[in-house]
Amino acid sequence: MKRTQTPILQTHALAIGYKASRQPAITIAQDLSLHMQRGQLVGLLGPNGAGKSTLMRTIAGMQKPLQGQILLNGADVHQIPAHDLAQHMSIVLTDRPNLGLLNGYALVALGRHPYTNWMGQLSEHDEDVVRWAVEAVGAEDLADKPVMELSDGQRQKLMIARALAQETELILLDEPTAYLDLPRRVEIMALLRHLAHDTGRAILISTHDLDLALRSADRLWLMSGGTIHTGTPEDLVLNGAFEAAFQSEGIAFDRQTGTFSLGTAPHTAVYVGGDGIAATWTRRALERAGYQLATESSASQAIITVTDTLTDGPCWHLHLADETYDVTSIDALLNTLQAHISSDR
Ligand SMILES: Nc1ncnc2c1ncn2[C@@H]1O[C@H](COP(=O)(O)OP(=O)(O)OP(=O)(O)O)[C@@H](O)[C@H]1O
Repeated sequence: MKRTQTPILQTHALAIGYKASRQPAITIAQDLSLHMQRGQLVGLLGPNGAGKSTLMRTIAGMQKPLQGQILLNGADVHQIPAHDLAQHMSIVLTDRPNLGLLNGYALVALGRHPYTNWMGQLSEHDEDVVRWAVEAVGAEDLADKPVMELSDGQRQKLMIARALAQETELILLDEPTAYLDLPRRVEIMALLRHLAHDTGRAILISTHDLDLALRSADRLWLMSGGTIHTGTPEDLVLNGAFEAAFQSEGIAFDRQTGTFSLGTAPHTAVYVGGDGIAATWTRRALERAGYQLATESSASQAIITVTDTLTDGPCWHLHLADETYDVTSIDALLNTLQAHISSDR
C-alpha cells in the first residue's frame, strides 16, 4: 500500500486580510486550501498587491486569519507558543529591521536564538551552523562588517543566512532575492532547491522573478484576483492560469517559448531572414520596439536580411516599400524603420 505523506503545512478554508476594530474586514483572498510537502520548493507568484506578503505573514502567525485554519504538522499555527514555532518555521521579510550595531556574523547568529540558553550563549554546534549558513549564501566577507553599513543586497544575503541558521523544517521567504544581482539570485534559488530536495525542508518563496520561479520551483502558488491556483509550473502554463494571472499587468507570456514580453500591441509586421546571434538580437529589438515578427516575408511590410561575417561584423539589409537600405547597427535599423513607416503605426 502506498503511504501518503502528511503535509508539513496545510490551510483549511483560509481567508486572509485586514480587520481594524469596528471596521468591516478587508478580505484579500479567501477559500484557500493549500498544502506543502517536505522536500518541496514552492514559488508564490502574483502581481503587485495580490496578497503574497499578507499570506506569508498570516502563515507565519504574525497576522490573524479572517477565517479558517493554518496547520503546521497538524497543529494550529496560531496556538503554537512563539518559542516552539521558531524551532519549526523561519521567515525572511522584506522590511528593513533596525539592527543597531550588529555585525554580519551576529545577525546570522540571531537565527540560533530558539536553541540557546537565556543568556543567548552559542555552543560549538551553534557556531558551526552559523558559519555554514554564512558560507551557504556566500557572505564570508560580510561577517565582520556592521550591518548598518551594508547594501540592501548584502543585508538580504545575511537575512537569508539567519533563516538557514535557524534550521527549521519550514522556511518562508518574502521576496528574498529582490535586491540581489542576477548571478546571486540564480545561486540563492539553486541553494534553496538543494536545501529542499537534499535536506527535506519545505520552502515557500515569494518572488517577482517569474522566469527563475518557472525554472526552479517544484510547485507554484499563483495568487491573483483573491484566489490561488496551485500546481506544477508547467501545468499552470499549459492550463492558461499563468498567463491569466499576469495579463492585467501588461505582461504577455508566450506559451510556446516560455518567454515574457511587455504587452504592447504589435502593429507593423516585419520579416527577419538570417540565422545566428545577430538575427536573434534583431528579432528581440524589433519586438521590444513594438513590431510584429512575420513568419513569411510575403505577410510583412518590411523584409530584413541579417548577414554576419567574421571580417565585417553584422550588416542589415532592409527592403521597404520598393526601396532598399543597408545599415550596420540595430539602432540605425530601428531609426530607418521608424522614419519610413512610423506614419502607419
Ligand atoms: N495594514 C494593512 N491594512 C489594510 N490593507 C493592507 C495592509 N497592508 C497591505 N494591505 C493591502 O493588502 C493588499 C495585499 O498587499 P500585499 O502586500 O500582501 O501584496 P503583495 O502581493 O505582497 O504585493 P507586492 O508584490 O507589491 O509586494 C494590498 O491591496 C494592500 O494595499
